[in-house]
Amino acid sequence: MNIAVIGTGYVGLTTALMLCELNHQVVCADTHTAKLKQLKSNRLPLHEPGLKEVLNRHLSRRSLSFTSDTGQAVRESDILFITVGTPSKSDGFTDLNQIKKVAETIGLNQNGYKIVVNKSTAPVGTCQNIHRWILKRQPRYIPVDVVCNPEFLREGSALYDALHPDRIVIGSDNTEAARSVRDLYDSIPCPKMMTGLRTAELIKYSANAFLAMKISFINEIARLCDSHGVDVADVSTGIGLDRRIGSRFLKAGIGWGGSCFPKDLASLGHMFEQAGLSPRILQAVRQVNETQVEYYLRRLEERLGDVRGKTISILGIAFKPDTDDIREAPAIKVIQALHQKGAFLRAYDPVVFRHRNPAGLPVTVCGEMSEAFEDSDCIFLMTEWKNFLHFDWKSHRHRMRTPLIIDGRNVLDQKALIQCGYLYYGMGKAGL
Ligand SMILES: NC(=O)c1ccc[n+]([C@@H]2O[C@H](COP(=O)([O-])OP(=O)(O)OC[C@H]3O[C@@H](n4cnc5c(N)ncnc54)[C@H](O)[C@@H]3O)[C@@H](O)[C@H]2O)c1
Ligand SMILES: O=c1ccn([C@@H]2O[C@H](COP(=O)(O)OP(=O)(O)O[C@H]3O[C@H](CO)[C@@H](O)[C@H](O)[C@H]3O)[C@@H](O)[C@H]2O)c(=O)[nH]1
Repeated sequence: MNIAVIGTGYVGLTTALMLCELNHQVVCADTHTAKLKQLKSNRLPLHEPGLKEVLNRHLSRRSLSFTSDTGQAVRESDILFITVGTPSKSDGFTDLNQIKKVAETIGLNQNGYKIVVNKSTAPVGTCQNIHRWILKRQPRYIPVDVVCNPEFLREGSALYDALHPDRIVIGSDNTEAARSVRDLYDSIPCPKMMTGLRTAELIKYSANAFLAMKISFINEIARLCDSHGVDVADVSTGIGLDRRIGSRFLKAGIGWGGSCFPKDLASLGHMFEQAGLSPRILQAVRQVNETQVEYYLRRLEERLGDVRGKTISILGIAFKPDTDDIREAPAIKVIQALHQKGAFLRAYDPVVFRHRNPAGLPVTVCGEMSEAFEDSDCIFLMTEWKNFLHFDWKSHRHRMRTPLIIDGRNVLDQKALIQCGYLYYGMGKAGL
């Protein structure tokens, strides 16, 4: 079976490499020629640990190739994976233009039966639309089946997640097509759930909403911990040990961001509205997250007073460690709010600032983490990069004007920092 993966973003690239690791032959198609040029010369257009070595291996074995000719990739392949973007519009509606364009290209170039596997996260009913869009562009009728195979990988551990998933969901109205897709994953030992197209589509959104709900839940509990001098990490441990609850996604902090949760929860909310339903839990989950930054800024101002003219250093811009992705990163909201209040901002991130100041943020970029301390009134940690945890905080305290640390991820050693003279705030951390 020849396989084409259309789109070479996080999901496309990871899907292609995962399929190569499972001994399939893959061609990747994208319209972004600069990205393709980088990939062909074994350079990654994104920061993702471990991906480069695998890319190199499959390029030299010729099990993987890249093309800008999506039509040719369609004609020469039997199974076509769609992995293009599905961004949110301002009203929460999902922009399906990229998917529609790909479907039309498939229809125009179809020269025999194909199985089209949609991996992009898209609202319920999209796979049926993909089928319609393909048929509409076919010069003459040729059968095609559409399968929904949602992706559950996390950035930062993308390939590991793709090769070691908790489950694989395969939605289809055609058993044969679904079986062919399941066969591709034969050597991955995990439950494979075969279901309908619409069910598979809704599973993806429900999974993301549930994970975001766990985080917003613990963040709301953390506010109560702040009022009662209780450590939220202990509460997380105490509830997480109940296997019905589980300990993961219960880390309190500045809130969830990234390329998926914000847009997928907006899209799910929109689906509720279209169905004439009120998504009460979802609204609360989003509302808690949207007020997290304000909550932290109030705690900062309680300690520092008016921030106008003060120097605040942001540590970490990426929405989580091990990625250079800044889509919907909480750090950006913090920077914008503090900039509006008249603070001077510095920022350090070990990866995001390597080549540029993304999105032209109103910050002075620090080349080294230690530069963030010089005459600073506050260090605000936004991303739990490992090198922040192993940094020699003690030696740099004296360089700060006000030795205040706001730990937006509750990861620093509160006791040790206070012992060496810092003022420390972490959300829902019991005072010492
Ligand atoms: N990023 C993640 O961690 C993640 C995880 C699970 C699911 N998803 C979902 O997967 C989808 C892709 O996410 P992503 O982060 O990889 O997106 P992305 O925006 O990083 O990449 C999409 C790629 O598709 C390409 N593209 C757009 N139109 C094209 C066309 N007509 N033909 C060929 N290529 C085209 C773009 O140039 C880009 O390289 C989204 O629906 C997202 O919600 C993402
Ligand atoms: O206990 C936690 C766990 C995560 N986060 C934050 O939540 C956001 C999302 O983190 P994570 O889920 O690890 O990253 P993503 O790469 O966005 O992955 C999510 O979104 C993907 C795209 O749909 C899905 O495929 C994944 O299963 C889903 O975990 C980040 O800002 C994290 O800092 C917390 O605040 N506390």
